[in-house]
Amino acid sequence: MAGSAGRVVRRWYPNVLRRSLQVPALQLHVSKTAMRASQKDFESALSQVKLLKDPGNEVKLKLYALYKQATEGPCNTPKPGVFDLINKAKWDAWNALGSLPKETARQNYVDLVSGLSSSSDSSSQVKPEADRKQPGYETLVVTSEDSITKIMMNRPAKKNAMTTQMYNEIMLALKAASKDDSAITVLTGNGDYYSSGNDLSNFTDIPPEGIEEKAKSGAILLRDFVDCFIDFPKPLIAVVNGPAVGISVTILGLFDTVYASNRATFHTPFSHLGQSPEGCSSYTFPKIMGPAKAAEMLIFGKKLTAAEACAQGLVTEVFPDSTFQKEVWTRLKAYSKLPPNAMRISKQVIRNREKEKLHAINAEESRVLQERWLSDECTNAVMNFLTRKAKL
Ligand SMILES: CCCCC/C=C/C(=O)SCCNC(=O)CCNC(=O)[C@H](O)C(C)(C)COP(=O)(O)OP(=O)(O)OC[C@H]1O[C@@H](n2cnc3c(N)ncnc32)[C@H](O)[C@@H]1OP(=O)(O)O
Repeated sequence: MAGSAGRVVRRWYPNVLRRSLQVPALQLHVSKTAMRASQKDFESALSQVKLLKDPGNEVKLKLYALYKQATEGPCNTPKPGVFDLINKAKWDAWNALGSLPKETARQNYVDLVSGLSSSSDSSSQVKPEADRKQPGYETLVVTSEDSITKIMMNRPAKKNAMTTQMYNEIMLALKAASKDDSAITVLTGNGDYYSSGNDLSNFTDIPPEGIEEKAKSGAILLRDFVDCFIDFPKPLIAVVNGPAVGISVTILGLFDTVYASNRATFHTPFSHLGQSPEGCSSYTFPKIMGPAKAAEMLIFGKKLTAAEACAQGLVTEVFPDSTFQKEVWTRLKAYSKLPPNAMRISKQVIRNREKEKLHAINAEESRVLQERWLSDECTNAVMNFLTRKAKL
């Protein structure tokens, strides 16, 4: 079948499976008993079915059963043995139709194929990215394709600094991705940076209730945000396309895989900002890289190259920037075809025993940071950045 975009959709009924299921229904032969009023529709459905995308075994069995019923009538062949799994499944499906009249079975077959064709038409078209983009996000571009949900931070002119709105949108996107039919989820950045971390102008928006209230709501936001990463149920991959700063680095310890361009750097200048570690990094970093290396990053703000971050276990693999996107997405597309339930369960087995501890650490880090935000050290550092006296 040619999709409405003019692209030929791959056949879903490979010869080998057709042979193993012995489905004469899908040969273009129509028995005389089926040649009645809806013969033309039935023939056309038989042609169409060969060109559909794979509708899955359950639907294939339904089609098989309806074909047999339409052409041969009720099932009266001997039931295959329990170990003849495929033929038994086919027999069960046919037998379940009982004494359904041939004409009704033929009509049901035509209706089923017609429903499959229209859903296949709409899903088989290659849509431009703008069309695939999920609506409702202002700071992100969220797309779902090839069983991958991609959440892309999209404030390239501000180096993808994370505003309050971006934190909230990332939480929404993660919650949606945890329930959609994608197998894996990716966080990445648009432009030359992965992310420059917390948008320091978040500190300027002080509510009438005062700075304490601001620090309190910031700590709640931080805690909720990091909780979403701790609880995310599917494989979560960071595609670090460029430099990463602050919270965009610390939460990497909660990802399952981190791919980095060799242009990426990893930098957590908390002391420079009068702040303290978050994103569970006070626990995950010493665990990943050992306490001495973690202290250099988290206390002294040492910036790591991608190669150093990889050597220390924070990054899974580094790719040359020139081939980064191509190599990483080829790899991710292959991974996304693995059985999704097995991947989720493996993640659970790896991560679940740490969850409670991570939530407690997140709560504690958020509490400490709430106090830090009220300190002179923090206020001065943020003022310096915003008045352009210091670049970190
Ligand atoms: C509620 C949860 C809180 C969680 C706690 C989180 C903590 C952290 O994440 S701490 C880390 C915070 N981030 C930083 O301190 C980085 C600050 N930015 C910089 O040092 C630099 O901008 C740079 C090194 C990231 C990039 O330098 P450069 O290449 O020279 O580019 P510009 O500085 O000219 O940046 C372009 C444009 O983007 C604005 N911008 C970049 N980063 C931030 C930021 N983090 N917050 C706010 N704005 C940022 C920058 O001001 C420029 O804006 P314009 O001047 O308007 O063009």
